[in-house]
Amino acid sequence: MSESTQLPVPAPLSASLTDAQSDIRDGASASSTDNTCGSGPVPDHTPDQPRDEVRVFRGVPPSGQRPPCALTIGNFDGVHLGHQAMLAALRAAAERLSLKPTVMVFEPHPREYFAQLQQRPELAPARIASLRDKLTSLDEAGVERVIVQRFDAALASMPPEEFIRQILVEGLNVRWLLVGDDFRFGARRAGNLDTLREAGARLGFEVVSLPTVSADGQRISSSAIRTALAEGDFAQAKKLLGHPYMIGGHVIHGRKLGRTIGYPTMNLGVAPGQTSLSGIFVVQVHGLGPQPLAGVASLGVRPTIEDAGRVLLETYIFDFSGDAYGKLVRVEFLKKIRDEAKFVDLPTLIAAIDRDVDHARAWFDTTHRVQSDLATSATDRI
Ligand SMILES: Cc1cc2nc3c(=O)[nH]c(=O)nc-3n(C[C@H](O)[C@H](O)[C@H](O)COP(=O)(O)O)c2cc1C
Ligand SMILES: Nc1ncnc2c1ncn2[C@@H]1O[C@H](COP(=O)(O)OP(=O)(O)OP(=O)(O)O)[C@@H](O)[C@H]1O
Repeated sequence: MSESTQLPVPAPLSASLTDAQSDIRDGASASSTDNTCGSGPVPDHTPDQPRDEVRVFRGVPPSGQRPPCALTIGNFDGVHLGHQAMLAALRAAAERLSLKPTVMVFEPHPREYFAQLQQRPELAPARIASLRDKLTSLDEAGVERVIVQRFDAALASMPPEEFIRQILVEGLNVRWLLVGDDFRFGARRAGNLDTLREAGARLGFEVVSLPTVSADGQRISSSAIRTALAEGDFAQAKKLLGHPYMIGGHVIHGRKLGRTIGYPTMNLGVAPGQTSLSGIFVVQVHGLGPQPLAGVASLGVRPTIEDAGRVLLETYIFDFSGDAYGKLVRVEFLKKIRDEAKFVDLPTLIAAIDRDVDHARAWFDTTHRVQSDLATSATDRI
């Protein structure tokens, strides 16, 4: 490897990442270089041993900022239990070998890129979590550097050997590399574990593979979680994720029609492609008080009142009358009640919402009394 070799220039990121990064900056600590940004308030990993704040790079870091690293590569959508096992192994190796624990993720998701290329948006996987949530989860797992690598024509057509030399070795100074046993990379997915092992022996980095992490005999994967979510099976999604499925964001202003029909709602914007969910759900809301608050949510475009509405997540929180505008909250999905519908008029919509609320209250009362007990009025807690 020579110092003068041309490295890929950190490219400006796609629109979706730019949005996510401005999101990240909302609650962020300051950027330290032109192509880094903080990922928000960073909890210390262990109270007695504070670690460095995670740094996020768009593309490979500038020369001079490439300490030897322990690396893993993937999409990490949802940061599920398989990913968490990878990250635990990464962190342990980094500590043992005094390397920077580093993760490379792709933006957009490679399947999103190919779907766009073929003009078949339906082939793009619906995201389980936003980039912001992904960075937060990686940070909480002890990752110190995240490389957000732009997935574009140049990367898609890069031969495996070039990816290893330019990006892994010269760009990231990799010394220890962890991948899953099914890992494929490079043009036409020609590179695999053997390609990496052979290159590692030649170029001076160790390659380790993690055996498959399964639940009930099924490999845990982002795809399996997407399927569970599409089926409204939140218990299964939670089992594979290791945490409940939630959509987070800042509370925004709606049309304020809800309060006039007896159902004021807390609204969150949902980015295109962020979720494939749609319908009416039993939920609980985190972030408005010390305990989650029970409610019922509508996720969709509200066909009864708007012709071409954007996707909104609207939650009617039971027994809540505080002001939530601007707050950062997370809505946890517990059960699907029904699909979104276009009603003939407002009274029919209100009657349907009455039934949704009864349904959700009954669910909390009978099935999950504990959650219901926790989720009483928060007005005095805010
Ligand atoms: C539990 C619940 C169920 C809803 N179901 C539907 C529905 O099936 N179809 C629809 O067009 N809008 C539905 N909505 C959305 C309402 O149209 C919307 O909340 C109301 O118009 C208030 O909008 P605002 O928040 O902009 O004031 C539902 C809202 C809630 C809270
Ligand atoms: N269940 C698992 N057990 C072991 N390794 C895993 C598991 N799931 C993912 N990995 C590894 O974690 C890294 C990141 O995974 P990635 O997010 O790209 O895959 P995935 O979860 O299988 O997603 P998808 O279903 O969209 O392909 C890869 O190296 C992958 O091989």
